[in-house]
Amino acid sequence: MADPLDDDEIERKLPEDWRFDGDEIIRTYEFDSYGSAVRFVNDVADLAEAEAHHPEITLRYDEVEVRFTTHEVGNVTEKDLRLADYTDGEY
Ligand SMILES: C[C@H](O)[C@H](O)[C@H]1CNC2=NC(N)=NC(=O)C2=N1
Repeated sequence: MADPLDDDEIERKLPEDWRFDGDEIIRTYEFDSYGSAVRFVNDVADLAEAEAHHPEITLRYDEVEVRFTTHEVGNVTEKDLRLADYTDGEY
């Protein structure tokens, strides 16, 4: 099982534009069109499948909210932080 991180460590390692709330890290991405938001969601879904780590994704007409947590730990782990970086790379 992945090691849990303490809250200070999560805050310290949080990528820019992400926030830590409860047991999740969250970022909202903005888009010019619904189509580009949908393409981003598909890219993130492919990434999630490749990494076997699946964020909660909310698609709105011009923005996408992505939330990572590690269910088996009940908090944020290094894997969530790494996937947050990878997700930024898809933007
Ligand atoms: C066995 C498999 O790797 C696990 O069930 C994965 C699947 N995807 C997951 N996704 C997320 N976000 N957290 C998890 O703990 C998790 N566990």
